[in-house]
Amino acid sequence: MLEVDRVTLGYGRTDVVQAVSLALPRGEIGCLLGPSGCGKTTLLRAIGGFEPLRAGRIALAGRTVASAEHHLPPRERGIGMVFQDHALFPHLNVQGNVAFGLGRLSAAERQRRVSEMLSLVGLEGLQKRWPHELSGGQQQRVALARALAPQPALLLLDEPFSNLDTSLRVAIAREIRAILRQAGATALMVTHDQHEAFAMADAVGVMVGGRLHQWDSAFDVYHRPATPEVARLIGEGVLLPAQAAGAGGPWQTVAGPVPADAPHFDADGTTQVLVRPEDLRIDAGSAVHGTVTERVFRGSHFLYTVQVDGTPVLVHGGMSQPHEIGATVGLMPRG
Ligand SMILES: Nc1ncnc2c1ncn2[C@@H]1O[C@H](COP(=O)(O)OP(=O)(O)OP(=O)(O)O)[C@@H](O)[C@H]1O
Repeated sequence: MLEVDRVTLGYGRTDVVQAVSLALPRGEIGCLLGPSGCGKTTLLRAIGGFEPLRAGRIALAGRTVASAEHHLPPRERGIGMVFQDHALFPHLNVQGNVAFGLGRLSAAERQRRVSEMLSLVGLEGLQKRWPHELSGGQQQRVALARALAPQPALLLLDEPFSNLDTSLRVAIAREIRAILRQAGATALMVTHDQHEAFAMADAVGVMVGGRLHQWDSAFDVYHRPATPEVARLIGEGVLLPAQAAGAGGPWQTVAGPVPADAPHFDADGTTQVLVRPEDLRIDAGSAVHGTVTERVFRGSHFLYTVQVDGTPVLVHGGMSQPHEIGATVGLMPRG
């Protein structure tokens, strides 16, 4: 449905999106993750038709909508948008907001479509409410209903949950995923919250410094990061210098042996392996010891930072025997 092929664009002399390629099949949800300023919104704006391309091509359902030579205006692209500030029209009630893009339908059809959309987002009966009489989550759902009502080929969502409470976000992301699925919508969402992305996405894209480092399932982005930057950004963990202990054997690191198939990266003649806190456990019987320098309560467990030979390593520890800052602990592979 959406094809982005080696797209480059920017502002002034800077290319803020560089040679980005991705493909999103019909009915799937993609999420773009990345640090602030990496170019996520700029890429979304280019797909929406609000920024011209310097190179590359964007196609929707097989039709080129943008290239360096060609630029289809936003309203002709059949794209729906939901932005973080909801931007509901304050002078229109819920009914008026959802009906906004349905001018070509008869009054009866419009009415039917609005009811259908409101029931899809779970807001039946709220037609007459004004935006200021709705909660943040309800406003977000009205914005979604408004964007979905004209049945766009593609829906673009830019940080749609950033105004909502963090504790609500994953639940709302799941709910919105179910709504998009039911509507059969193809959607691309920008977020900087990986839990939100994992709850929503069929494909996760990780952007760093204007480049798309990986476009993959959430599972692979987490377990098979394509670059050291993705490994550092997604989830928790440390990259430790490693030596190979014979063909097919485990890696040797300051934190002990790490399985040969752990994500690893070679640069300048050295190898670094990714060690996540859940890969290790604290065990007094281990030959590898370190000092606890930080402890974070996580509800079901603690996240410890343990210095081993001056290298910080992260490890999860159970609630039954908390270790104090300054304590010496042993580290074992979880196996
Ligand atoms: N209209 C503009 N004119 C000039 N530079 C801009 C403009 N909009 C964005 N930029 C710059 O382009 C870069 C990418 O911005 P963009 O908004 O795409 O990042 P982002 O990944 O969406 O960030 P965030 O997560 O903070 O929203 C940034 O360095 C930003 O300062």
